[in-house]
Amino acid sequence: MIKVGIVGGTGYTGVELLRLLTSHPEVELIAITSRSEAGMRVDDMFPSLRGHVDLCFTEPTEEELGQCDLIFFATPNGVAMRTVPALLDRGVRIVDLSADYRIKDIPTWEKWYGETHQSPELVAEAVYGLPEMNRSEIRQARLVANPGCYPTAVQLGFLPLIEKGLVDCQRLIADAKSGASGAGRQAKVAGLMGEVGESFKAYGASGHRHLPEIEQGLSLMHGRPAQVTFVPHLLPMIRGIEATLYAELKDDSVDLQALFEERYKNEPFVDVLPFGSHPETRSVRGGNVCRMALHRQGDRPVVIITSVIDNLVKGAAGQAIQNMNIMFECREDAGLDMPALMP
Ligand SMILES: NC(=O)C1=CN([C@@H]2O[C@H](COP(=O)(O)OP(=O)(O)OC[C@H]3O[C@@H](n4cnc5c(N)ncnc54)[C@H](OP(=O)(O)O)[C@@H]3O)[C@@H](O)[C@H]2O)C=CC1
Ligand SMILES: CC(=O)N[C@@H](CCC(=O)OP(=O)(O)O)C(=O)O
Repeated sequence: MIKVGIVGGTGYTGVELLRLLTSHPEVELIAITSRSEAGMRVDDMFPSLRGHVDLCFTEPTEEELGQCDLIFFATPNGVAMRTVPALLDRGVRIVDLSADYRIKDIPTWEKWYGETHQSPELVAEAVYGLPEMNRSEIRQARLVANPGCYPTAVQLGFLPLIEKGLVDCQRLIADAKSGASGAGRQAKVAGLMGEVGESFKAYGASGHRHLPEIEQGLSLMHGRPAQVTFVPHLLPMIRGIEATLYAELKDDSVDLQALFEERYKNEPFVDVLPFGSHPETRSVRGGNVCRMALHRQGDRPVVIITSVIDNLVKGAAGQAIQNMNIMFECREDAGLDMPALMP
């Protein structure tokens, strides 16, 4: 059994990790931390876990966490980078759901995240945990930087086109929309029902911190710098991301549907729908899948990709477990083999 700990067990991604791990055949949960709720039974806070999790939240201590084989950091940005070096020294492997190790260029990370990186020496070693791109590196990794939610939906949608050099990588557009759970569980006025309900808006249009992460990934696929215009939006729903992606075709002779189906045919968590379909966020709610479809408007040289994920699952906790499964040579779908909730 893999001894697993979760730092940040009271947040939305923390409780999603707990939900998914309860059905994992090879995991023994031994530590779930929360500073504010230490001592409280996990199932008193989350009654959905009654009968599944028989543990109390504890303060995060190096001694307790050092007993684990793997730790998920489900903490705000800027937390993991302070503790990860000591845990790695104790032989613990890490999947960090925050952005601390995602961006390879340290000044870029410091500019977007507004602080000095506390363990820059580990950034080069950290493996970006997008299995569809980096599966073999993830297998060997001590430290996996789990991708952000928007970057997952956007990168998977563009990947087959960019790898084959079929599109203009200076003129990519990603128009993305998220449910409110993307902002986490801590109380903020902007997250109130009275602020989010019955309304819809763009935010971060002049620059969102996921922009450098997306461009880093697309540039690696392209082999040269890629540029994307990325605008996120906040939807009055709880879970889900829909990204509508636009790319200008340089080569119009390729069967794009066949290309996407071939690229993802062995990927357990990417589903390419028939050409012209419209994937809905509810078709991925609670499931670890990115579902996508391709569109063309007549013979114009533009391809449109619509890509949906559950931000808390393929966009966070599910992808983190997928990465753990790869690192520990479990079946890749262990704990993740369930359909989405409909409706
Ligand atoms: N929500 C989403 O859709 C996605 C989130 N992510 C990323 O995952 C991470 C977690 O997100 P989310 O679950 O939404 O966040 P939440 O704000 O909902 O939860 C944060 C958790 O971290 C704990 N925590 C906060 N500060 C510290 C600290 N200094 N030391 C130890 N524990 C701490 C909190 O508990 P306590 O304060 O009691 O210790 C809480 O359990 C973030 O980095 C986020 O960016 C990534 C993709 C998608
Ligand atoms: C709707 C909403 O607010 N979404 C969050 C992004 C989700 C997230 O947590 O991303 P990181 O892991 O990269 O921090 C936001 O735009 O800040």
